[in-house]
Amino acid sequence: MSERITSWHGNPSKPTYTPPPGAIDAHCHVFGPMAEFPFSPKAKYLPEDAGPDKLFALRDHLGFSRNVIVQASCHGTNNAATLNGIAVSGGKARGVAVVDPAISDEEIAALHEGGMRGIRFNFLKRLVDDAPKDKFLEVAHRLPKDWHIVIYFEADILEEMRPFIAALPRLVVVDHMGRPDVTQGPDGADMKAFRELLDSRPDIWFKPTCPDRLDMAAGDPWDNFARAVAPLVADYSDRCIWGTDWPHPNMEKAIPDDGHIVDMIPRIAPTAELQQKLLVTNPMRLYWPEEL
Ligand SMILES: O=C(O)/C=C(\CC(=O)C(=O)O)C(=O)O
Repeated sequence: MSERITSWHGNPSKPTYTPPPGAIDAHCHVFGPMAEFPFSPKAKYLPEDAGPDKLFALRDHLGFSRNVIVQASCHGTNNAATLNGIAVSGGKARGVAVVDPAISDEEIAALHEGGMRGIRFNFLKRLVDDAPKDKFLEVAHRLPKDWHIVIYFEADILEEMRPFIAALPRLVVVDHMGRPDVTQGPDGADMKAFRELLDSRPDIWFKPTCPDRLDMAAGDPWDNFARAVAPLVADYSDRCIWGTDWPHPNMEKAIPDDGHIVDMIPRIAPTAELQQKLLVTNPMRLYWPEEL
């Protein structure tokens, strides 16, 4: 792998929608800068630099106040780039780490000190070589009590994921709703299966995110996504958080306009009350609970 890729829009539009004061982009990443924070030798994609300066400029452009930076797979289990993003944010970012399950308790404490509030288990074979459930469970038990676990999987393995998810000893957040086929509509098989998962535990949350990934064939303005996801946000409004997914890893062939991504918010959360929960109250509970 030698060629570095750009997966983000160079000049995103200004959204029509204005997020409420204190709105949090609770799913985004930083890439590098590579000279300071090299990518993992196991990385499945090699991006151009998308560092904190670009992320914070986008935050301001889109009308957001804070970020939650999720460690991206291209940085493996070395969280230095994500910790750097948090450190230079002036208190306006926190993060989700990816760890080697053999991590020591002292190292977990250092991650907390650096602003991490959760860890991510990634089950996408195109992104990671292995996902050892037994080792993940062991480290999950050693996390601080107020941390949560972010999991990323695709709808075709939801059934086999159920026992593992049921055993997780912390609040769970499912990335991109476990990537349902949104073209099936709000009552399709994938959405039904995901609702069953949400109903199995009151502390399973989700991100109604990535219209660009989940409705790629139809494309912007991603109408299938809006139709399938709005009822889920309405029915589980205390259990969802939202993010841009910038810099949109692996989306170099269908780069979304971030302004349009933000304009999806009022389509899936049509009232001010829902928007407040999705963008402020819910993510504050996970990432800045001491301010509530
Ligand atoms: O940004 C996302 O959430 C989704 C990703 C990238 C990713 O998860 C990672 O690199 O860790 C994807 O589907 O390629």
